[in-house]
Amino acid sequence: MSLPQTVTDSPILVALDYAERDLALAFVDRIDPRSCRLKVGKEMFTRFGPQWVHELQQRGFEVFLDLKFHDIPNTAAHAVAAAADLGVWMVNVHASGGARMMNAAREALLPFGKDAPLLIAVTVLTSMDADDLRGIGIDATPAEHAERLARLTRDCGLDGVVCSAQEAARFKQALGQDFALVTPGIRPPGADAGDQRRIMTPAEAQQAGVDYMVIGRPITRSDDPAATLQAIHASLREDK
Ligand SMILES: O=C(O)c1cc(=O)[nH]c(=O)n1[C@@H]1O[C@H](COP(=O)(O)O)[C@@H](O)[C@H]1O
Repeated sequence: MSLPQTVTDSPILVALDYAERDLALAFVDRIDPRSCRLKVGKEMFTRFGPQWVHELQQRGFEVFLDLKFHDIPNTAAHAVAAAADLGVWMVNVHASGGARMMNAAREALLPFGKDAPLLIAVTVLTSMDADDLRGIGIDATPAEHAERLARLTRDCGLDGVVCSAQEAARFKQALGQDFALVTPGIRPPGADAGDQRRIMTPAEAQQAGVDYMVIGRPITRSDDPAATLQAIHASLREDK
């Protein structure tokens, strides 16, 4: 498949969390594929399917397919290969699926060679705190558990992890500079935190060594999304 893909070096991944396709498209048509990549998650993919991914790609956007696969190794591997067939730029699994699942997912991408998407794993969701972990039988703190899962992910040869920006500096030191860190919970100064708990500004996240920042509502709900994106990029340049 040859789809027009605009390469961008922006670290910003905009979380496209819309229930309505038309609203999402109206938003997408106001931003430039050179200014960010788009993250398609479970809500939009379940409603609008692979065709939605193709529509975004045809508009020049690179897509992070955020379906967080977590299944037996064979099923997870086939799902990751199906994502690669869609030509997405990044895909993810849950690290808690374990080493055999992550190895199977990585091996499923080998036939795609240099066209394979980046494969990352979710550690501990930024919405989970120590109480939530205790509820599922884990006594470690979120940061400790996330580091353990991130180490396992790196040892399985994946490209990186989704984690909290507050863990980034520690993870870069512990896991190496080349292991990509993708962090939600990013809020420009003054933006509403919403349901996110452990937040950082884009500039703070950059300082902490984050490679890609997932930002949703501060951009998608902005009156002028292109200007908000520009302002975030300006804050990152100033802080370099
Ligand atoms: O995998 C994710 O993207 C993700 C992991 C996580 O631990 N926390 C988290 O908020 N996310 C996603 O990141 C996005 C954050 O959106 P905003 O809170 O609107 O910026 C949403 O699409 C979440 O589903």
